[in-house]
Amino acid sequence: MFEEPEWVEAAPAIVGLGAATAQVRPATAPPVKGRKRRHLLATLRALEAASLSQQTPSLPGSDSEEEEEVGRKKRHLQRPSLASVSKEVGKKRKGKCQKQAPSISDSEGKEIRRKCHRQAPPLGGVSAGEEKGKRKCQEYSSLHLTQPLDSVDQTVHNSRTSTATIDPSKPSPESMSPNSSHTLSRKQWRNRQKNKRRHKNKFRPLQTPEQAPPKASIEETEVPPVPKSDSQESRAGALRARMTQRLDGARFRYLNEQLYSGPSSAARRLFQEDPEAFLLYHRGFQRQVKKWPLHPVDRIAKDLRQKPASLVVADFGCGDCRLASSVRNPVHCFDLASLDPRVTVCDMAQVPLEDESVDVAVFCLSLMGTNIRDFLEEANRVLKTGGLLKVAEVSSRFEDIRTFLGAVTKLGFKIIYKDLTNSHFFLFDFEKTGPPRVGPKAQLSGLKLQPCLYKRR
Ligand SMILES: C[S@@+](CC[C@H](N)C(=O)[O-])C[C@H]1O[C@@H](n2cnc3c(N)ncnc32)[C@H](O)[C@@H]1O
Repeated sequence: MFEEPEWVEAAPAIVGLGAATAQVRPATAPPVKGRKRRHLLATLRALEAASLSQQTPSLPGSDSEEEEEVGRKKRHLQRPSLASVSKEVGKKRKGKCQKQAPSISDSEGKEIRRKCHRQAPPLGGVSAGEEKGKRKCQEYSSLHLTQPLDSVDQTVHNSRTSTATIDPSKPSPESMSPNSSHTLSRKQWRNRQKNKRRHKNKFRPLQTPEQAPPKASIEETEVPPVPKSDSQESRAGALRARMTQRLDGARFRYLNEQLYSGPSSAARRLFQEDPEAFLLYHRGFQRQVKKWPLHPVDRIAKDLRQKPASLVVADFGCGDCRLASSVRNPVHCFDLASLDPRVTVCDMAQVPLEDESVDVAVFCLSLMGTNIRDFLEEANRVLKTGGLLKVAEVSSRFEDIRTFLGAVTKLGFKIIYKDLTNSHFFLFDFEKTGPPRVGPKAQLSGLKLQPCLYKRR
C-alpha cells in the first residue's frame, strides 16, 4: 500500500513528526511493520468514513492536496477498495516526495492535525490505530498548533513546490497547471494569493524604500543647524580682525596723544603702569610708518654708515632699536620701555651716560612730550663738543622752522644740514658748539612743536 518513501531519512528532523512518519511502512516490511501498517489502515478507514459522512470542506488557504485527492477518488472514481486507494495515495505521495522531500513531514503533520480536528467517529470502537492517530495528533498539536495557520499553509505550499529558490509569492508551474492533480480551484488560488498578500502587507513597511525619503534627508532635519561655512567663518574672522585693528588704532591714537601732550615723566609712568600699552603703541607706530615712502631712521642709518663706525651713537627714543641694527657703530639705546634687550629703559631727559661721552646723538621722531628742551639739553651734556646732533621729525609739527632752529642754536648747537624735501619728515643736522647759551628760565618758544596726531581712517 504505502511504499517506503525515499525522503524519510532525508527529511528534516522534526522530532514530533518522526514518530508519525515512522508509521508509514512498505508492504514488504517485517511483521512489526505490518502491524503498524494495519493500524494505519484502520485509521484511514475511520477517517475515510468520517470524511464521507461529513464532507468537511478544507479550510480556505489550508487545503491539503492529499485530502482533496483522496476525496476526489472517493467521490468520483468509485475506488475498488480502501487499500487500493491508500496505495494510490501512497504512490502519489512517494512521487511527490521524491520531488519535494524536504517539507513533506509538515504536510503529513497537517493531515494528522486535520484528521484530529474532524473528530471522526469510530467505526467500531477506538482501535489501536485510532489511538495512535490520536496520539500523533496530540503530539503534533503540542508542537505545531501554536504555529499560525498561514505559516502552516505556507509550509504545505512550500512542500509542494520544488525548491526554496522558487519565489513563494509566485505560483509554481505545477500548481498553475490545470491538468495537474495538485491544481487548486480558481477560488482556492485566489484565496491563497489574497492570504499571501495579507501576510506580506502585514509586515511590509508603510513605504517602500523608493518612496521613503533618503535617510540622510531625515537626519538632516534632525541635526542641529548647519555649521558656518568656511566663507562665513572667514568673513567673521575678517570682521573680528578688522574690529580688533580699529580698537588697537584707537588706543594707539590715544597713547600717541598722551605722549605729545604731556611731560615725559607722565609718559614714563604711563608705560610703567601698562607695559602692554607700549607694545600697542609701537604696533600702531609701525603700521603708520610703513605707509611712509621712507622711514627716517633708515635715512639716518644711511648717513651714519658714511661716517666712521667708531663713532659712539646715543639713540634717544630708540623704539625697536632699528638704528642700532642698521649700523656698525656702538649705539646706546634709550626708551621709556623695552622692545629689545639693547634698550636702556629711562626717560631720555636723564640718560645714564657720562658728559661728553658720545659722538652722535639721534632723535628720530622722538621729540614727544612737552619738555623737548630737557631732551636737547641732555643731548648737549652727553655729546662731545663738535659732536653731531641729528633730528628727524614729522614735518607737520613745525609751524615755524626758523624759530625752531633759533631755539636749538641757543642750546649750544649750530645747524649744519637740513632736508625739508621729504613729504613726511624734516631732517636736521646740528653740531654741538658748546654748552647751552641760555639759562634754565629763558623762554624758547621755537621748541614748542605741534603734536603729531594721527587721523582716524
Ligand atoms: C615714534 S617712536 C620712534 C622710534 C624710533 N626712533 C624709530 O624711529 O623707529 C618714538 C619713541 O620715542 C620714545 N620716547 C618718547 N619720549 C621718550 C622719553 N621721554 N624717554 C625715552 N623715550 C621716549 C617713545 O617711547 C618711542 O619709542
